[in-house]
Formats: sequence, structure tokens, C-alpha cells
Amino acid sequence: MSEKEDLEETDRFPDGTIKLRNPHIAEMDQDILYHLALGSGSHDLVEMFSDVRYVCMGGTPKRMEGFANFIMDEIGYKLPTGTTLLDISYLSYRYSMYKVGPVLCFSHGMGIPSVGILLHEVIKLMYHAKCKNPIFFRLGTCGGIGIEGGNLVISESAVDGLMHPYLELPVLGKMQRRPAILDKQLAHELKDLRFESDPFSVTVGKTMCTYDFYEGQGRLDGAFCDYSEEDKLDFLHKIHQDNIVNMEMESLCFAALCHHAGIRCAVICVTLLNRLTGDQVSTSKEVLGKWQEYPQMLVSRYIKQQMGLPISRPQRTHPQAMKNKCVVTRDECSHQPRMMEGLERQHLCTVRIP
Ligand SMILES: O=P(O)(O)O[C@@H]1C[C@H](O)[C@@H](CO)O1
Ligand SMILES: O=c1cc[nH]c(=O)[nH]1
Repeated sequence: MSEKEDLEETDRFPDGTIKLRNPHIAEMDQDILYHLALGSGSHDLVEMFSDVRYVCMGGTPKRMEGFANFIMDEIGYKLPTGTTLLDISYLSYRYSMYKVGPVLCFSHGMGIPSVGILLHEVIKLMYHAKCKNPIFFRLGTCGGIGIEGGNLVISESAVDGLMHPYLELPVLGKMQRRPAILDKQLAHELKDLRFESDPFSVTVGKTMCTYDFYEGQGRLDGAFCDYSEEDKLDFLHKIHQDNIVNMEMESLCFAALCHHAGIRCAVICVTLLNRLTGDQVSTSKEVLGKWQEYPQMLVSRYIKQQMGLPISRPQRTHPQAMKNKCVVTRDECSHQPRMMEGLERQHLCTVRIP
């Protein structure tokens, strides 16, 4: 299988709108985006979504609602008078979806089947709405391989659990393969948006995308386990030597479907732990919540930069996060610090800032 790495102008129409690689859709009277509770007949998708330029997705509804509120503040977007931020897809009871000006936020659930279904419908949404040159981001969590918890990994490429760089899907009784290609330039542009003062490192590297959180990622703490700790560590060290820097569960499908649709995309995940030293996610929920905002900080800076907004001001806190508490690196804080469990380069200061 050989496929070009870079997207070309011909992957989209000259005006930047999506070329759908499915001749049947244009022939249909209407297209029901069932899992989004939207349809091309029931909704004016051009009116609702044609201004979308950035599509951001991550596992949980709470994270993506938090991101929608965060990006609203960051880009200074005001909702139309008399409206509040609503989950546009609430009637689907599957995924959540928030729109903040040119930014569309989705939750995608866990794993390849869930993100795959969502991507089919979001790509069709981009097509029906005539969105121009949309960029897709996955803002996720992952296990670091040789990277401690609370740091960022931007995927340069994605492989499955057998180190295959493509998504496999049985279609009509035959295995279909789609190369999982991510936009390397976008990955490095995002990395360059890290500030010195950020409490996290950013690694651009190869991601292993698995079909399971437990045995699929070589954990010893699932309901079942037929291998020893030595077997596990042999495997993790081996893939580490093959330049795998993290493991998660969606990047392969995300990269493959976006690339097939001619859409630039990036996967930015925060590590929840270093898998070379453990399996259980034992960091407090409060700290995990804060860590999950780190990918949002980079993506927000990218969006602001693209929109011509200033990004030089270091973001000290996230509105959803510490509710007016000072969250800065230890060196920056003049208050009396209270050290937080699991944070090496940070602390949560108990002083409220106005
Ligand atoms: O975006 P999320 O945090 O859902 O990404 C990873 C991969 C799985 O979906 C999940 C497993 O805990 O987290
Ligand atoms: O170890 C981890 C942590 C988050 N998500 C994963 O898929 N694996």
C-alpha cells in the first residue's frame, strides 16, 4: 500500500470545501446524520455550520464542554443575544456537540468504533455545510511510554498494536486498509506554540493506538491477564526503542479517516502516567482535570494565531479548572505554596486571585 503523505489541493474543491468520496450521498434526497441528531433535510446545515474552520474532539462530554467555554473566552466570542452554550446533539444521547463561532467541539467516546462513526458524520457535516479547509484536532489523554504524567504528546504518526501504520476494517467480507497519516507540519506548528512558562513538556512522536485499554495496552490490572510483568515490560521497552512515545485508542482511525477525506489533522494528548513504571491511573481527579486542559491550551493558541489574535500572553489558568486559584509554575509564584500530589513542576497555590 502506498499513499502520498501530504494532502494536495486536489483533495478538496478549489474553494476548500470537502470532496466526499462517496457518490451515493449526492444522489440522496436527504442525509440523516443519525448520531448527531441532525439532517440535511431537517436542518439548514449551511446556515448553521458553514463558518466552521476548527473541529476539536475528545473523549468526554465534560472535557469538550469545558473546551467550548475556554475557547469562547480565548477568542472573545460572544454567543448571539438570548442564547446559551447548548449541546447541539443532545437529542442523539450519543455524542455532545458545541459550536463557538468557527470552532466546533465534539465528544467522541472511547475507541475506534466510536470515533469512526462520529468522523463519518462530522465529515459529511463539513460537506453538507460547505465548510472551507476545516482542520481537525483530537484533544485526548494517553499513557506515556517513557514520559511522566502531565506532559503532552503530539502524534507524528499512528500505528496499531502490531506496529501497522494503517487502519484495517472488514468491508463486504474483505479487509480494507487506510493509511493513518497525520499532518507533520501541523504537529510541529503546535509544538512551537509551547511557552517556556508552560508546566508541561511537548514531545512529537509515534503513537500506538490500541483496541483496548487493558490487555491491548499490556496492563497487568485488567479482569484478565495471561502474561507476566516481565513480558509486559519487554514489550513496552521494545516499542519504546521503536520510538513509540504514547498509547491511546483513537489516533489510528482519526488519522486514517481525516487523511482519506483530505482534511488536515492533529492528535494532542496529555499523558496520565508513564507506562514504564505503572498501569493504574492513580493521580487525583482534580489534577487529572487540570492536565486535560493542557492540550486545549496549545490548540487554543493555534486557533488564535490562525485568527490573527494575539497569543503572547501566557495563560495562567483555565476558567473551568481551579476556580480563581493561582496555578503557576513554582518559580513564578510568590504565594505560600501547597504542593500537589503527583505534580513535580507545579503546585496549586491556595491564594485566590481577583
Ligand atoms: O480522549 P480520551 O481521553 O477518551 O482518550 C483516551 C483513549 C480512550 O478513549 C480513553 C481511555 O481511558 O482515554
Ligand atoms: O494509559 C492510558 C491512559 C489514557 N488512555 C489510554 O488509552 N491509555
